[in-house]
Amino acid sequence: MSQIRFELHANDGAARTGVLKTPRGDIRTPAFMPVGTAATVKALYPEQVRSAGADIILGNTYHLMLRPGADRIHRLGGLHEFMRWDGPILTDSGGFQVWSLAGLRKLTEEGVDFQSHIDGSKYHLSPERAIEIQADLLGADISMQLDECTNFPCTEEDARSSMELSLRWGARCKAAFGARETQALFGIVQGSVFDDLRKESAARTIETGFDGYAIGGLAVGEGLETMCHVLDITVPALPANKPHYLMGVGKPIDLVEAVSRGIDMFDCVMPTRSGRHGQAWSDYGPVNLKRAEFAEDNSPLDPDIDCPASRDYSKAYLHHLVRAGEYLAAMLLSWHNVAYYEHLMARMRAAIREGRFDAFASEFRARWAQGMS
Ligand SMILES: Nc1cc(CSc2ncc[nH]2)c2nc(N)[nH]c(=O)c2c1
Repeated sequence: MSQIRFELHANDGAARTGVLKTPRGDIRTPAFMPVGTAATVKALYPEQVRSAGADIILGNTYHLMLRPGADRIHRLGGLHEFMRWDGPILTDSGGFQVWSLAGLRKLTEEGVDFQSHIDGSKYHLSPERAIEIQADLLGADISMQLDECTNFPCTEEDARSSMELSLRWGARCKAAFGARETQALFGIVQGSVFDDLRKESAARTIETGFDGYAIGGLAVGEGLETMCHVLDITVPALPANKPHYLMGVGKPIDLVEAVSRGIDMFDCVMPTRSGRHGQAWSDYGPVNLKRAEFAEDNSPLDPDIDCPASRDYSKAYLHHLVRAGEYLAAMLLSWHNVAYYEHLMARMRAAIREGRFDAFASEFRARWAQGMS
């Protein structure tokens, strides 16, 4: 009997809140997962990631198999020990990064051959190897099936053949994963922006049977309106009693719209990457601290957030650090951005519990639109 259980505590329309219980800790949903690509959430100590409110972080099969190597991490005690993160870790299977980063890629039914973007060395990634790396060598609490993130835009024919490949790879990942008590395996629904393909992919991925269901192939340039349409079609086709994970999403407004449509889990490099580029996130959109208007603004980024980076430092100081190119700029802005994202998730969980999510979402949309105007 699996020790990983998803409990739903409240619904409000299509939005829901609950907890995904794992042996390494509970994940409060809707959840945002900071990305720890190369065994670090960039510019943050694990303690800061935890204190910012994150219950779970993401790891990357592609990056870690290239450097320092999955076998080496295994010899050193696994990814949790290696990076001193004692909470749950979800790892992506690598297919997406092979297409977005690697050189010289060759896709066959068996898997994908590619060259490292770091030193050009050659690698092969099959569904079976992706499971071995994630579950056995890295020790991920939640592994993702190997899939193909379908290019966007594409023809319905191309979307179908890509979806079919991901379905076949999903079945092979399930077989390789086997029955595990303390680890979970999530399937990934593809089908691009075609309603019938999305429904078919969801139904056939459920037929294979997974512990959770990700919606892939989005946040690839389709835009918020199209993403929301695909969610309106796909989420109702997923089992209500399993977690729904929207991969690679997104900006704060994307999270609010997707939670309102029944998404439980998110990951995105946005808060950490934009923090390294001098941007702080807020309900009004991104704030570029480089701008001269902040040079003598003694107010903090967000006094409502219980995080030193948000509460104790002035925008004027952050403006100075960004302009000076100081390391502390990236450290404090990454810390604030992760805390802001986690605070937004906590606000949404409370709104759903209290049956006021629609009001919360409407007020958020108004602030976002005001900031964007
Ligand atoms: N937009 C998007 C983002 C990611 C990366 S999620 C991630 N990996 C590491 C960090 N974050 C995807 N990953 C997979 N496997 N499939 C997808 O369709 C897909 C789509």
